[in-house]
Amino acid sequence: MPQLSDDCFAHGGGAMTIDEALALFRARVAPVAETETVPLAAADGRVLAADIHARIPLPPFDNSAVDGYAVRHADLTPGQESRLAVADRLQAGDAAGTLAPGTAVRIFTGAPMPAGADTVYMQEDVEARDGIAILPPGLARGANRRPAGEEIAAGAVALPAGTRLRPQEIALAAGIGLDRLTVRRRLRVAIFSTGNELVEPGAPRGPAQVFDTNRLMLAGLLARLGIAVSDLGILRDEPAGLAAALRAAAAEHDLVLTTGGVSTGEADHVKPAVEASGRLDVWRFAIKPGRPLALGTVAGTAFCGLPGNPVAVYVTFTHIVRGLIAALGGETWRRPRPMAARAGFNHKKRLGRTEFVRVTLADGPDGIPVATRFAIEGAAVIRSLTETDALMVLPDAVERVEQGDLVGIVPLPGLG
Ligand SMILES: Nc1nc2c(c(=O)[nH]1)N[C@H]1C(S)=C(S)[C@@H](COP(=O)(O)OP(=O)(O)OC[C@H]3O[C@@H](n4cnc5c(N)ncnc54)[C@H](O)[C@@H]3O)O[C@H]1N2
Ligand code: MOO
Repeated sequence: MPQLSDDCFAHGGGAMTIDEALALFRARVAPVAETETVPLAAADGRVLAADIHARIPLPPFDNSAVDGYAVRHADLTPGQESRLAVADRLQAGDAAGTLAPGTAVRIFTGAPMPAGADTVYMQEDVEARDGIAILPPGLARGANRRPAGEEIAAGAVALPAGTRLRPQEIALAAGIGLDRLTVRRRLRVAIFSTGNELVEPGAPRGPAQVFDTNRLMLAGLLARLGIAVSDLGILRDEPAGLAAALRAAAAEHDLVLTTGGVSTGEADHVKPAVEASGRLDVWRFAIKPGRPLALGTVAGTAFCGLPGNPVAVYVTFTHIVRGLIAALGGETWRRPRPMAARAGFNHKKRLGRTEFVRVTLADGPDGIPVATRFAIEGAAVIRSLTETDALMVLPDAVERVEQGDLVGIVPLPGLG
């Protein structure tokens, strides 16, 4: 378990930006030290513990990129058609052989280039008659040849430490012949909800109660990151019980995540419960939704209290807590970069605050998508996440958005 210092999340006070928070995580939070070696087939989603160097070049040998005819470019007649006898035939998997001067070799995609050949004609461009290949002029030397090491040289870093492995990284590791990878151990995260108003979905609900939505959302977001999640249920606003539950969770996990009870409400007991075994700093972000976030330590384990409103949970998790998880997991992670869209509406906002407006995307006339705002704006409205495609990110310096303006959007699927 990484032991964090008590003042790990201390900061100078005042409103924080997301980038400041992420920089603080990177600077102060040490990753879990334990690693394990897993078969390639089980490495999807895991975080590489060390740089992977290519043991062989990729591709391992010069080969043809097309089905066609391999030639030596110097044998061609410049500016004119060339006629070369077809002396050999090479399929993928065949030994390379040698190109006799003044001849061509029938070759197929992935077959090794015969020694002496440097260029391949696509068969569609060649007329083959009576064992002679009739080759048009104008093909550049080296065309349709994949040189050894073109993709990666032997010894070079194929995958850097900190990479969260996706299917394409697994493919690259396989391509250089690895059958296992050393990854950081899975993070263990405990989650619970706080609030007397919450009941489990499906349970009998009192007149002033709501079903707990946030815990399942968090569990799903965490599971998508390959994290082992412990669901500790709903904890009531009751100080002694909360403190004991937090301590027990801290002993077994790398991060304890809660939702609800971090703002100024009088029944918010999370703060004293954390402080019974550690320290809590409430960070206020100039963002909407998702203003308050509590960060702290419980017996040296990271604690993070998210706000109660479901959309605030989603935004703070995907943009801020995600960075903390990356730091704990030893992962190199970059905040989602907005892509271009056009605003399909007029909008006025407060200066000095970043807003995440939930939007639906439609095809625009110029190829740039047009973003329409979801009708109900509040941070409690879960439908603003189920019926939209993206978050429009309106930065601090923006005061108003006019219909047709270029704006940044982050697609929801990229956020988990
Ligand atoms: N006077 C102020 N009032 C509020 C402020 C403020 O700064 N001053 N901040 C507002 C903001 S922003 C938010 S967000 C909420 C955050 O409050 P808490 O983090 O203390 O959360 P709660 O009060 O416990 O809950 C807020 C809201 O969310 C519902 N909730 C909570 N947990 C869940 C759950 N697991 N599943 C579904 N819904 C949940 C809860 O019932 C409340 O409706 O405070 C504003 N007020
Ligand atoms: O965190 Mo609160 O949901 O900004 O509204």
